[in-house]
Amino acid sequence: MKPINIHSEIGELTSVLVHRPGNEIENLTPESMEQLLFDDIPYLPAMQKEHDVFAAALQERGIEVLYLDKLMAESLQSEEARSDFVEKMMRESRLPADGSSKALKEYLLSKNSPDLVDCMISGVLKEELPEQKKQHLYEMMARHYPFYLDPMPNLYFTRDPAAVIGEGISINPMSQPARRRESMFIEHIIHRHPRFSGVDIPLWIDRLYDFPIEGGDELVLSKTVLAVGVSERTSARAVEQIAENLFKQRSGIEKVVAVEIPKKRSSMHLDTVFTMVDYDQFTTHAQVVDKDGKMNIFILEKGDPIRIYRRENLKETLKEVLGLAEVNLIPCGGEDKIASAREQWNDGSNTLAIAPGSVVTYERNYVSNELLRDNGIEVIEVPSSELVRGRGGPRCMSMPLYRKDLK
Ligand SMILES: NC(=O)NCCC[C@H](N)C(=O)O
Repeated sequence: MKPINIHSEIGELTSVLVHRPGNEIENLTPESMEQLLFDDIPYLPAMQKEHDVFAAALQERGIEVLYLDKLMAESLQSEEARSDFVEKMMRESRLPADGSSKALKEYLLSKNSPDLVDCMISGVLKEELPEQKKQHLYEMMARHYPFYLDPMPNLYFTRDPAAVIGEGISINPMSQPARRRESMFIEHIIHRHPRFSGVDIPLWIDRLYDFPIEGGDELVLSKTVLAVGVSERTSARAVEQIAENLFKQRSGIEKVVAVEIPKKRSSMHLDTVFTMVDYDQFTTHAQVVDKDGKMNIFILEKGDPIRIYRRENLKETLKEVLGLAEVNLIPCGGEDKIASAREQWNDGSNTLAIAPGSVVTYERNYVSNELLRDNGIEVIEVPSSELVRGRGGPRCMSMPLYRKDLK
């Protein structure tokens, strides 16, 4: 069986990659949280419980839930692989090549693979190592900075560092310095884990590409249509590049729909304001899509050269590219301006479809959840008092690896 297969946003989900928040969350401080893209410091035990409920809700539906740290440790089998990866991680963490980095490398490699992975994700505090002799000015002057390796508290949003599209993958050059190293894990797993490494998996974009793109902006609308948000995190250049690669490499994708959204934190990715919940139903948010669906949209169409058409209506564009007679946009938080702003901030639009017409959402977004049910959608609710503090919902917390094809 193919190890990855995603030809839609809503086909029955059978395998998904997640990350249970760990000690990286404990390394957030009031000083670092903004730079690390958090609005507050979650209470880890409660957050883990909520994440376990999320994972159990998926497992109850027969979905295989794979954990990123486990796959990563399983793909660090040889000493050579461990040493290469640690060196790469240190390079990308911008550690200077001096006495302390030699000690850090030794410290990391003294751990077994699960602990090594945990350590790279959690971050390494300077005080974990015996004090090193300082040789350089920057070492003497940087003594107040607590970390050798910064923590990666956003890793539980496995959606963003990579996205499976068709039978290939985009391993994303991420926009924010705080998240750039995350896609190294996925790259390593895809190349080295026995589950994936024997298979030729086409790469739609490489993590070293010069312009950013993140998975929260990549939505596989159908076998032939990919929607990509042009957002705070994803550049128009990367959208054009991924379109070119998808068209050239026979991915099955024939149209890429570039949807512009406001470049701001509350709508950082397309999936914070737009997700697909059924064949012809989508969540949206009034901040970016009004009732009539007006937006700035471009369709990139396969051809030599690629043809680009402007569109200005989301509803009409969805009908056109998906061949639908009607499309229903379900507004997050309904018509009430306050509920709509509150629930969008708390990821009410960010649903994870596990089958056509069946989604996982945060229970706190009761207005949106009721509206989804009124429209015939099955809603599986999970708690999120702590998970929500990282500003992402069920879609953000999942990287689908396999969905059954739609009939
Ligand atoms: N797809 C998503 O919208 N992911 C949420 C990412 C939240 C994270 N704190 C970030 O700022 O990147």
